[in-house]
Amino acid sequence: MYQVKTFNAIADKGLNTFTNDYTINQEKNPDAYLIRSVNLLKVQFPKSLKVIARAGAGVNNIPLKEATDDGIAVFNTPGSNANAVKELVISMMIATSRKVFAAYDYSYQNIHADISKQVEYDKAKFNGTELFGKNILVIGLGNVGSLVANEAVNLGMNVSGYDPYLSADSAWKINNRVHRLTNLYQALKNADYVTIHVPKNKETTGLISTKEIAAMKNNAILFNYSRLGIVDNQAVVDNFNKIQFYCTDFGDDVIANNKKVITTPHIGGSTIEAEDNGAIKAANTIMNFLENGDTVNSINLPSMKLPFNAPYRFTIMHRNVPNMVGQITTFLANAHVNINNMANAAKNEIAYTIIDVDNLNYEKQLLQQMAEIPEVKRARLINHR
Ligand SMILES: NC(=O)c1ccc[n+]([C@@H]2O[C@H](COP(=O)([O-])OP(=O)(O)OC[C@H]3O[C@@H](n4cnc5c(N)ncnc54)[C@H](O)[C@@H]3O)[C@@H](O)[C@H]2O)c1
Ligand SMILES: O=C(O)CC[C@@H](O)C(=O)O
Repeated sequence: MYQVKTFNAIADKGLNTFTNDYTINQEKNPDAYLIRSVNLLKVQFPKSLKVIARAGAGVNNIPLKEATDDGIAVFNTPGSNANAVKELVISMMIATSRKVFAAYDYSYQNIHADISKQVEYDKAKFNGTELFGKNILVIGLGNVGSLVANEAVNLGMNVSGYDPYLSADSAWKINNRVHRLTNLYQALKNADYVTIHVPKNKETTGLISTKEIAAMKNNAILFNYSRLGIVDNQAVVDNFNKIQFYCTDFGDDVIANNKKVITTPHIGGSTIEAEDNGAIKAANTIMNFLENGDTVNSINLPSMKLPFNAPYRFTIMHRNVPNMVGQITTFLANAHVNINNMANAAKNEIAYTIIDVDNLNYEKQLLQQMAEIPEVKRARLINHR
């Protein structure tokens, strides 16, 4: 039996994905955490914990180094809520351009019997602009950014993209009418709309600040549906002579109570479809890792998926240093255990080795020997089901 502990509201469809071999929130020694945005940065992980799956994209709420040191595999569910974010961003682009929020305020405050005549005078205050033919810059062209860029093309906009780390997978998804720009300041110059879809990390914190806002076109509208801190909110507030509106999912004191700021409470991924999607993917990720050792979509381990055809599988998470596989296979040879299949890959300082074996002898001793190699973070033995 495997034990899963959940944090945040996890969609029932995801929880129902687990087979009868899993209990949810019932035990004190969880094998897996299934989370959304809960802040785990200061949490001490139990020794039993082997995997954290984040239903969603951002992993800045997970202490990756500490998790890796504790031998915990960390995953997200890339793209599971990308369409939800895209639809919110596009709707906010239209709503701000058509002054929908101000128009709503006006109507809400002026509902009385003869409003129908009054509106014909007052509606000039709410003259808007169209997206068609306007310039948009999409910063970050991964799962969310590529969808936003493609939808903007569909809406007749001139679309530019800036993403120095664009993956080949993402590049395949992007409409060839999206112009790729390599200089952020040049890219910002002509954009009527700037939308940011990057992970939060050291490099992207303050990605848009005073200098970048100065490079922007007058009256541009800025969108941050990525994370708090990627845009310097103080710089935005200080530059509303330049920026027309700032739309964001991440409010704070600096931007509170400002008519030029439209803040939503982190609802980019909050649709029934996206929450189902993320929870189902996260549940499958946990099961595939615990039962097969698969690491596809891992944040801290190399991506590996090896057909599991032998009776037993060792999975070893270890530092990426010489002679790890040599030491491990020597233990197996000394125990007269025959290797059926194996794979090893590395991601930065960490490596992962999968070894399938035909027979087992002294398994407790073998696992202990592997675990006692100083560079090994975690060794597991999985029985084929
Ligand atoms: N508001 C929400 O509810 C919500 C929902 C989903 C995602 N998000 C946030 O949006 C972020 C992006 O999501 P995604 O699914 O598109 O992630 P993703 O990993 O698919 O794409 C991120 C893209 O950003 C690019 N990038 C990285 N550093 C960059 C930099 N310095 N400049 C420009 N581009 C850079 C990467 O190359 C990648 O293509 C997530 O990390 C998360 O923080 C928020
Ligand atoms: O869980 C959520 O609702 C937030 C999701 C979003 O911020 C993400 O990074 O995927």
